[in-house]
Amino acid sequence: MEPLDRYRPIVDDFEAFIDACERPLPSAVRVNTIKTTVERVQTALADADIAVEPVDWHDGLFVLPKDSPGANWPYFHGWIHGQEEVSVIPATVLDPQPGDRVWDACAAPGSKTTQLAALMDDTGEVVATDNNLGRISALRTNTERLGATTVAVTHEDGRNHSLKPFGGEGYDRALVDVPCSCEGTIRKNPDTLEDWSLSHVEGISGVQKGILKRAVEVTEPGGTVVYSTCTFAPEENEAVLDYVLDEVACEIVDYDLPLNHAPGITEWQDETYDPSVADAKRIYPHHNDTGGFFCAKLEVPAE
Ligand SMILES: C[S@@+](CC[C@H](N)C(=O)[O-])C[C@H]1O[C@@H](n2cnc3c(N)ncnc32)[C@H](O)[C@@H]1O
Repeated sequence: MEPLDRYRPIVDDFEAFIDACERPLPSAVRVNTIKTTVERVQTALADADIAVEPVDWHDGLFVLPKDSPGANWPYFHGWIHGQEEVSVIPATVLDPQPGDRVWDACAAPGSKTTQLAALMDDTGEVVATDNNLGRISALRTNTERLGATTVAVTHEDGRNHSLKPFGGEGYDRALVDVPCSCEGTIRKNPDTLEDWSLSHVEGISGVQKGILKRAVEVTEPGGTVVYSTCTFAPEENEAVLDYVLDEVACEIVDYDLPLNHAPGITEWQDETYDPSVADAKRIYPHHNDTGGFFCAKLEVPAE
C-alpha cells in the first residue's frame, strides 16, 4: 500500500500492519465528566439500546457498535464526545491537575481541549489555539456543548504564540497535537493517502518544529509538554523531537502507556536521532486495533 511501504523497515509485523490499515476503525466515545458520570452515560446508552464496550485501559471510554446512530441525546447534552481510542492518549500523558495553566497549541475541533478541561475538573485555564477560523468555530461549539468554561480560544499561528496565561508568566503544561500527514487515520479516512507527498511531509515537519519549540519556550521551568501526531512519518515525529532537543532546553522522558506500542526510532534513512527519542511511543493500528499514533513526553528543566 503506497506510501506506507516506506515503513517496512521499521514496523514490526508489516503484513499485520497493512491488514489492520485496510480495516474500518471502530468508533469510540469519551464520557464528559464535566457534565455527568460514567454510570449515568452507561444507563442512558443502554436505555437507547446502544450496546457499548468499555475500553479496559481508560476509564469512561467506550467503543460503539458498528451500526450505532451518530447522534443521540447524550451527545447533544454534552454527556459524551466522539473520540477514538488513541486520541485520548496525549491529554492522559500530560496529566493536567486542577488549577493548572495549560496551552493547547493546535486545539480545533477541541477533543483534547475538552478532555484537558475535564481532567482539571473545569478549573484553572486552558488556552486553546488554532490558526484555522473554520475549525475554531467547531472548537467553540464543542467547548460550549461539553460545558468547558475555563477554555480561552485564540486564533493565531502557534509558532508565534505570545499570550501569557492568567496570573502567570508561562504555562504549567502544553499539549502540542500538531497538523500532520495523517497517515494513521487511514482506517477512518481511506482517501487520506491520495494526496500524500514527501514534499508535504517535509514542509509540515517545519511547522511542527516551530510549534513544539514555541511550546517549550512558553512552558515554565519544571513544566511538561506532550507532542503527538497521527502519522508514522519519522520526519514528523522523531526528527521534530531531535530538532527541538538541539534548539531549546528540554528533555524527552519515558512514561507508562498501558497499550501495545513500539519505541521511537533512532535511525531513519540517512539520519540518526538523539537516543532519548526512543522514549517516545509509536502505536501501530495492528497493535491494539486502533488508529496509528505517535506520542512523546518532554520536560522543561527546573531552574
Ligand atoms: C491534529 S489537528 C488538532 C486536533 C485537536 N487537538 C483535537 O484533539 O481536536 C491539528 C490542528 O492544527 C491546526 N494548525 C495547523 N497549523 C497551525 C499553526 N501553525 N498554529 C496553530 N494551529 C495550527 C489545524 O487547523 C488543526 O486544527
